[in-house]
Amino acid sequence: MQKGRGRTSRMRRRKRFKSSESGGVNESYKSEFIALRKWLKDRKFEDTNLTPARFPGTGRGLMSKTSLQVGQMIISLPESCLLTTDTVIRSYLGAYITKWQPPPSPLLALCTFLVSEKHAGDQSPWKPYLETLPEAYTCPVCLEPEVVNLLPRPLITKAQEQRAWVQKFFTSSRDFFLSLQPLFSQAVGSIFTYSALLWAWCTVNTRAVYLRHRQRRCFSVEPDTCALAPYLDLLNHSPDVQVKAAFNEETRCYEIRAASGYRKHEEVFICYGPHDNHSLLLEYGFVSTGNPHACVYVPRDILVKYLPSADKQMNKKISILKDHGFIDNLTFGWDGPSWRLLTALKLLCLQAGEFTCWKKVLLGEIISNTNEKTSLDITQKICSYFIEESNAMLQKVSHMKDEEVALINHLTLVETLWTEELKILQASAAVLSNLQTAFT
Ligand SMILES: C[S@@+](CC[C@H](N)C(=O)[O-])C[C@H]1O[C@@H](n2cnc3c(N)ncnc32)[C@H](O)[C@@H]1O
Repeated sequence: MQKGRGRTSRMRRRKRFKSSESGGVNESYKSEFIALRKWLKDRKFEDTNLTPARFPGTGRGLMSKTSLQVGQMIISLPESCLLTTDTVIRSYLGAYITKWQPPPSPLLALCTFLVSEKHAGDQSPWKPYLETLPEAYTCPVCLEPEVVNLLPRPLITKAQEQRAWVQKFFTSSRDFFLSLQPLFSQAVGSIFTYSALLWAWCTVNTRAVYLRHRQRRCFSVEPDTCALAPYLDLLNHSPDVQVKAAFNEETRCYEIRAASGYRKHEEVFICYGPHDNHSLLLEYGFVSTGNPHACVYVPRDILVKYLPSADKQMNKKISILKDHGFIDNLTFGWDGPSWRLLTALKLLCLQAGEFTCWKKVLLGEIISNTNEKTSLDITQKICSYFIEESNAMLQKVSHMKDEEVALINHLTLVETLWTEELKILQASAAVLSNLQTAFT
């Protein structure tokens, strides 16, 4: 047996790389990270605080090498490492972008650069970074339609809108791509394909940091706010952490400071924003368990599902809700139905004689015990309907996981989303039961 190949040394190696704190397994030895480290060092960045690792819950991310104190700099990435529209304009693409009419968007410039550099392979100076990027993404725009159809309905609509947007982005960029032909020996149609652009779009959408550039005439008027930040973009999201992240004009570095402390060998997180699970899945392709911002959306047809169909004032009530912005974004959360959902239902439950009080309802006033009780009962019915729907969808996804093994990762994502929705609804049902006891 060769030295270091046996079971004991494999176990020792695993022990050495597996941290006790987070279950994270150090991945700094991987060739792509060795190459990236060298690339970053050539650009004057050496990391003392963090190391790439794989974690049981969140996948690949960054782990603290030492304990980190509140306020301490986690990472300070020099401007020379960032990929921005400046990088693109300074490159061989600059002349083509500057002369193209109408001016391309900053997003198109970044995506074009990514596709072109990926195509360049070994010749690309960005290769060490490109090699660390995911090959594929899990945003709904990348999922099979049969998987998208298993998502909650409001999310299906958003996923379809997202797909339509990306498809239009591709078709409307074709002529620009054709103008780049002199740069390539291969037909540009075979380089700038839909799937290549989709990959680039997902790369920017899921990984870019916010970095505002002044508006330039060579670009369209869309805000130029995205920068790709190699290595720093390995930081995963947690809704529970706070960080201070910004480009420092003095040091000319993109800096992230910890707003909470970290023990040695813990996964270090940043917060991508106060996103619910629908927007995390839509924009970043993952679902966060126990996300305090997660909620279950109530579509309009379900809002009125349990109301008496004979209510003559129903249409008027619906238009009042529309006019006052109370028809969308009605939700159940961990702490029960949202105030907006309850208010909308109180208004919908007003009896004929109470109808003139609708303004008071919108201001949060109690109209009558009957109105309070009926609206709570209807809310509970809607909640139960969603609980049943979530259970049915979980069963459906589970069956599909058995049958469509190739889709298992995507289906697991959908399953996690429904499981989280179910937990939220069960919490909401308990809150509602408590509220209802006050009226029995
Ligand atoms: C900026 S990257 C972070 C690094 C990424 N995990 C990687 O391996 O390249 C953002 C992507 O990481 C993943 N991600 C971020 N936070 C996550 C979390 N809390 N749980 C699971 N996946 C997460 C999602 O796929 C997201 O699109």
